[in-house]
Amino acid sequence: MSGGIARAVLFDLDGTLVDSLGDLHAAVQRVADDLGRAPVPVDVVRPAVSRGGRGMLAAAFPDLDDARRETLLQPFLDHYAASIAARSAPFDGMLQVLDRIEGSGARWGIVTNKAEALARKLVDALGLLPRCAVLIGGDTLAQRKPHPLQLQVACERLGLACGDAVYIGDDRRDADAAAAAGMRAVAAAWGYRDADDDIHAWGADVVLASPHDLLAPGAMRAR
Ligand SMILES: O=C(O)COP(=O)(O)O
Ligand SMILES: [Mg+2]
Repeated sequence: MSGGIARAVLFDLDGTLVDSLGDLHAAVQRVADDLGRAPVPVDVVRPAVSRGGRGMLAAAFPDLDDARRETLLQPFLDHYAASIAARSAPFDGMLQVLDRIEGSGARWGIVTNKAEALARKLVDALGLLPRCAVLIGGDTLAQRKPHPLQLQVACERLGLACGDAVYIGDDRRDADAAAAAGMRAVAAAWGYRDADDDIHAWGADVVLASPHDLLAPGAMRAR
């Protein structure tokens, strides 16, 4: 620990570190346009973000069967990759949080279920890639969240034990992955969860309302 901050602070990407909903929604909308369909409300896409492209397409087009929806995945990803950071930015306060972590001598990284290439592209477009000490995507390893493997390997790459790190995420699977890795979990209430998904029932070590709350003493400590 340094300055009450864990030696590594790991972030979920979509809905936690970066407010990426606008570009994800725009890509879903492009698919809807290609199909000649009505606009898809952003509120339909938001709670599905942590379930990835397939989850967002299932939420947007529930009447299509799985095989038909599967054919929409690549066009969705292509639309998204072509305009990945037009509307996306770190959540308000996050740049200050990253400065604080680095200023304490700790490192920070990203563990996301987003495909690694897309995650790198987004983080690079935001100018944060050179500062990010480790980035593990949903397709980097054989398992993804809620499995703890991504968090375990992130720590391994940093030369740390999971108990030296903290994981911050906006979905129950993030808290589950942290718990399974023996890592302290912070639940990010500023993210994209469903209105009826009780964040206090996830079993995270703490629930924080805003990125600014991460600046409070001890908020980013390890276990
Ligand atoms: O794109 C996804 O699958 C979800 O991304 P996240 O894990 O960063 O929330
Ligand atoms: Mg998320």
